[in-house]
Amino acid sequence: MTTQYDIRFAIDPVTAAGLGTEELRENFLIEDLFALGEVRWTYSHYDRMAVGSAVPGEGSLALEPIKPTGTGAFLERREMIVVNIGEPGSISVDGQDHAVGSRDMLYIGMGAKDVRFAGNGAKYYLLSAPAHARYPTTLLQQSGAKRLDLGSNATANERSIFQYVNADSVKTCQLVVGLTQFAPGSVWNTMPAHVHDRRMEAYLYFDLQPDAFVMHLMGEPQETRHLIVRNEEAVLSPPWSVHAGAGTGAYTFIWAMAGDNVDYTDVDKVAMEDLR
Ligand SMILES: O=C[C@H](O)[C@@H](O)CC(=O)C(=O)O
Ligand SMILES: [Zn+2]
Repeated sequence: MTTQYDIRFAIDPVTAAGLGTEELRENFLIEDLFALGEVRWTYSHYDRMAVGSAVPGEGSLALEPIKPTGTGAFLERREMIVVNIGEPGSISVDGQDHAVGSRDMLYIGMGAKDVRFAGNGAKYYLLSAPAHARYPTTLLQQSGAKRLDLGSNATANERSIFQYVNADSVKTCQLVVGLTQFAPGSVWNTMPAHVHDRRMEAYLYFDLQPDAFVMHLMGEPQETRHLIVRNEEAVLSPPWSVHAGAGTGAYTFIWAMAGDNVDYTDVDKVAMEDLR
């Protein structure tokens, strides 16, 4: 089998607060995400976001249907954004080839039937959510992203947020995706923290050294827990949870949301003094 999936059920915050390390990791952390020659999915019941990977190597990999979507084709009632965190590659969508460079993203609209991933050294991170309308397949590049510079060196959170999905780049049904990178020495993401019960979020941490990790914070603002996240692992952030973290060294991350709106500004900020 070149396509594998697992299912993660949605857990409420009271249940989550009672979980130990192993159970928190089983429910919210995605380890072994990338595997050569495979397409791997984690199908989450939070907003039915599917988080996955495709690493084609010398061959090519097809996007195959999986049982949790209950459809004949994976994208019959879904949209997808593919993020290439590896070497340049190409993705064919219904016979049309799209060159996807390092850190490029490809939006693939609902209804695409034949999707194939190629490129030796390419490493594709996949995000998919239910869709209600078909929008054109569109290449999204860092140069076309909306950039926000936040934080400061003194608080170790100086970083640039690149909103690849924005009003000028592509229209989507639910998916909003971007990348955050840091100034040297800054390690804190998304601090001050926030929640947005309207949308779940997934984080993929990458560009970490092998012995480094991100101490990822989750949970309700007054009841936080942590996950130790290694290179190229992803985290599911429930709609009720904060999602922030500090690295023991440098890293980059991809964030993606799906839910009731696509409004970046619709967040509930958590005051620094209120976190527990
Ligand atoms: O809802 C938005 C997401 O949490 C990210 O945009 C936050 C982030 O990348 C950061 O502050 O570092
Ligand atoms: Zn967020």
